Amino acid sequence: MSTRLSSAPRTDAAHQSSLMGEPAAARPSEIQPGEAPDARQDPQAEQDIVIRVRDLVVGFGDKTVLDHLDLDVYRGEVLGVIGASGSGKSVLTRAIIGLIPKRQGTIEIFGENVDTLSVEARRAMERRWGIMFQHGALFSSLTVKQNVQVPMREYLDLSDELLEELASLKIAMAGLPADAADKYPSELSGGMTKRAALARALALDPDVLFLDEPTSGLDPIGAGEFDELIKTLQDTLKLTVFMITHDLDSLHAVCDRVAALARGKVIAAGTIAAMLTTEDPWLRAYFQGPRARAAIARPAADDPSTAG
Ligand SMILES: Nc1ncnc2c1ncn2[C@@H]1O[C@H](COP(=O)(O)OP(=O)(O)OP(=O)(O)O)[C@@H](O)[C@H]1O
Repeated sequence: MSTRLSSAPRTDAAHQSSLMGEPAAARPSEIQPGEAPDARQDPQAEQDIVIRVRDLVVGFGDKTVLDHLDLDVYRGEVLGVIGASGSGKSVLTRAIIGLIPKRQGTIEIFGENVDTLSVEARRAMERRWGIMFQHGALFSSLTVKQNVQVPMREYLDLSDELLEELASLKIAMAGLPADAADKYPSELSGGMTKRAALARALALDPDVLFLDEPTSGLDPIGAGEFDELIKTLQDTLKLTVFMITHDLDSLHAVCDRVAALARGKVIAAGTIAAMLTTEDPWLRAYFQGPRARAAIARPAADDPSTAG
């Protein structure tokens, strides 16, 4: 990668036509008045929405975590989801993929309202996304290869030979050596665990990848390599990526847009450049604090113009 700064979301006509046939939609008002601008004026943003969340309310007991939240995820983009610890990033992800019930609101994925799907349609939808949980969530009693084959066995009817071949392919795509395939999760380093979880998330050739803090716990070099891997996969496979992260370097290296959660809502969504103009105190501290400035100043490792 030659640049670590964000760019506008990409479009891909062939990929678009293979996804939902919904016409481009106008951007919703996901930004509160007076807060950071988003890409509403950007014609590129008038493209298909892969995930559309409206008026989402999710809570536990007396506690409301997501409070009438709106969010759009655009086809082909890497959306970084940020917010203070406990702001509801994981809850939002789990609500979108149906692991947590919502109290109110609508969630449309690939143009379909998830509340109105038949069991078969729901399964077909689930086949189109891959999820990498924060701590991998690998089955400890299964090898890496067997973990990768779990979704394949659940959703596809393949011969053992093909399962073997496909699992090896996904393991290689995630950047693991071939001999990692027969290792158990307990035998993997943190970075290898992340890659194994990524291989499993890629098992069904997803259109959308959900990543929950993919670089947490990795050393800076490992995190940088993982960022590059995500970006390369996203480019080559034309993935839409929904990525929760606290990692400022990842935001700069990988994300096309950022959505910031606070007070149960998306308080700002747009490019990092747009985020830098925000007046919101938390966003200002996040994007203009010392760590943020260091992330912006850090040269991309492979940028010849910055090589010393
Ligand atoms: N199953 C649950 N039952 C009750 N409360 C929950 C449950 N899951 C999440 N919460 C609460 O919802 C809030 C948001 O949690 P969530 O894990 O989404 O935060 P987060 O933004 O992902 O935080 P972090 O950055 O620390 O991972 C927290 O207050 C958490 O305690």
